[in-house]
Amino acid sequence: MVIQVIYDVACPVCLRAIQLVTFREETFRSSGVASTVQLSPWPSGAAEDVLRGVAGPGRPASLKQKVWAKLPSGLILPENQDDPMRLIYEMEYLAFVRLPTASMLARVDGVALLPLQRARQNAQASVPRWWSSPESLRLCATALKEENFAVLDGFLPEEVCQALAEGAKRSRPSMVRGATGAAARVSPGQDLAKVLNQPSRGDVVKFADEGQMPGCQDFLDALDALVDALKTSDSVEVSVRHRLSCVDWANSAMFAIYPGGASRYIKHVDNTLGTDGRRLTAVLYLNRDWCEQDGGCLRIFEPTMQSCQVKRDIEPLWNRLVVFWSTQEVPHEVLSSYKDRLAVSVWFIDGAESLRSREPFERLFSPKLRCLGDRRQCLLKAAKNEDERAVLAALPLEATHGFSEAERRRLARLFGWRTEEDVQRELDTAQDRAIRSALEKALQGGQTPAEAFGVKAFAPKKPLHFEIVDDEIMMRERPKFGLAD
Ligand SMILES: O=C(O)CCC(=O)C(=O)O
Ligand SMILES: [Fe+2]
Repeated sequence: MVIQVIYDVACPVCLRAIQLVTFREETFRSSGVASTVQLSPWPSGAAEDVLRGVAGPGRPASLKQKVWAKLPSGLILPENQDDPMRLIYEMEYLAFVRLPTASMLARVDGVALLPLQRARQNAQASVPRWWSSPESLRLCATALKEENFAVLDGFLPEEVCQALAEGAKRSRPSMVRGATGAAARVSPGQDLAKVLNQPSRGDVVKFADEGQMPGCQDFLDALDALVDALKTSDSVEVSVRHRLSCVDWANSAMFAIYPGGASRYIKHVDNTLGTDGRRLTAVLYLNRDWCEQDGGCLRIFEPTMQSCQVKRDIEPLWNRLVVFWSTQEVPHEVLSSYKDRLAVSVWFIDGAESLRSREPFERLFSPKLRCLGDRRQCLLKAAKNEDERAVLAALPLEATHGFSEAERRRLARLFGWRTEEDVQRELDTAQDRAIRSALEKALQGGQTPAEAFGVKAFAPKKPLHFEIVDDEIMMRERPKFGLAD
């Protein structure tokens, strides 16, 4: 269970990357973590031995000027010489991720899975929406409150699932690589291929405009009914109703296929900074006869992104709906998938949060965003005060053209729009900044990793933790899940 790393010994850039990898291994070792990498210089017999096990397109034509790695899952990280952070992220993962104990699993299943499975069994077979009973809604809300997610098996009528799955299969040729936040922000002329080439997210996706995909309208109707019931039913825990009270919008359904070959989506939070408006994530899985060897579980972690403690791995089973908070409570990942894995996701959006930043604000005025109620009423409901309400009452509802710069300036002032950078700056600690600047120095090669990091300050007593936020590598002191637990 180690990462095999092969590097060109004659290449100074490779050697610098390997220096950083070794430095990281040393900080692990100082806190008692077993080895996470096996380094093989190239050319050598050892390197050839590793490569012999790699068939097909994963096999590099040459290792000249490369740092190449093979993860235990079989996934290949082909180019790590200029930026070894992804490799180091994988080392971190092997070193620190903790699987749940039996008692943790029993606790989680006893709230988020089993009671809902029992409720479904108890419901009459003739009730297609078994989850809409007051008792089921109560259980779903309790699961969200206590464990931040809920699993609803048998969510849709069989024929709707069938239609969704067949439609997805048919439109597969028109699906495109799922973009991470960083990829979405790439501007024309920048190297999009380079960003998308990262194996952090391996799915192909298609957003379905309403009615466009078979079965989609029925799926959205059912999902909207669930969310509406969670917002309004008396049997739902007050805090959950409250968290959903301004969740009056939803985007179109995203069909995603992870095409086997160890494709996956690394650990992330959907709404990282709590600014993009997304409040609840709903994912429907459509995979018949899924078994353990197929991989592809949705892995949910304990809050927050800092946590390395797994809460539950959820199999992507046929007609299984998972709902979870889109925010820091639910870091999650899609584990490497070894055959086609189909899921349809919808994000439910909070109007009040959306009003506070430009893009989410403007999205509320896009016809592409579905409103679950009356658009104007939902906007007014999300406002904080009379001034805001007055402006929202007068804006054209479908500003397909977007807003003018002058209008944006006025709105920014009134609604206190904040950029992601503003929020990130507030969240960054002095230590985050120090670590980032040390990383830069080590990567540029002006200093050794030990010098750049100031080993006295960080090692050996304080193992560092890398995480990826929106494709950017952050490094922090690990607060909780060290070896001591
Ligand atoms: O397919 C899944 O299980 C989750 C996918 C996901 O996390 C995402 O698209 O943000
Ligand atoms: Fe996600």
